[in-house]
Amino acid sequence: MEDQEYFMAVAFLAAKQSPDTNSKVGACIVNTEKKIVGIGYNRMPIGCPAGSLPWARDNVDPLNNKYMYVCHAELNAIMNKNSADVKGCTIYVSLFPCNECTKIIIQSGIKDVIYLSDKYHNKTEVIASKRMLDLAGIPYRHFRPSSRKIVIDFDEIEPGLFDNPPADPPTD
Ligand SMILES: Nc1nc(=O)n([C@H]2C[C@H](O)[C@@H](COP(=O)(O)O)O2)cc1CO
Ligand SMILES: [Zn+2]
Repeated sequence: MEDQEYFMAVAFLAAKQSPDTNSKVGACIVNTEKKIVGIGYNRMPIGCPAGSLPWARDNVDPLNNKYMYVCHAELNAIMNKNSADVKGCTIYVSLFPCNECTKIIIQSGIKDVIYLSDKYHNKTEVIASKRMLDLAGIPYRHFRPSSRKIVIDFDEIEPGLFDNPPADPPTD
């Protein structure tokens, strides 16, 4: 698998963990040594019990919609970083960043954005994102993996392991 495909796949694997049933978004931050330094997906803030905040999209009261509360994949990937900073890094995102995430991306020193979906390209948030990225000199590039699917087969690397797992070690 080519590097870009691998990092985009990691972003998509993270997206699968999102509790958002409408848009599952993933982000993967990679440094200049091609090491992953942060991964994130969209979710409610840490510590807010499941079900305590709404997942609705179009309630008349904005306080009853998810948008006030949900932490975007890009924010989480940056906050989850396992390095001192993300200066000079590339962020792989399954969906083009919104304006608020773009601000954080720029301020954090990320220097490259690689995205797959741009389904909200007509929204003011995305138009504003592109304006800021253009002005800041941060390129954003569309990347589409060469194949539609990547299969993760737990049996592939050591055939039979999945069917005949090793005995659990003694617990005493
Ligand atoms: N780049 C992004 N990263 C994200 O994590 N999100 C999140 C916020 C919401 O949880 C969801 C979008 O919800 P919807 O409007 O498609 O039902 O994706 C959204 C965008 C789009 O700007
Ligand atoms: Zn965002």
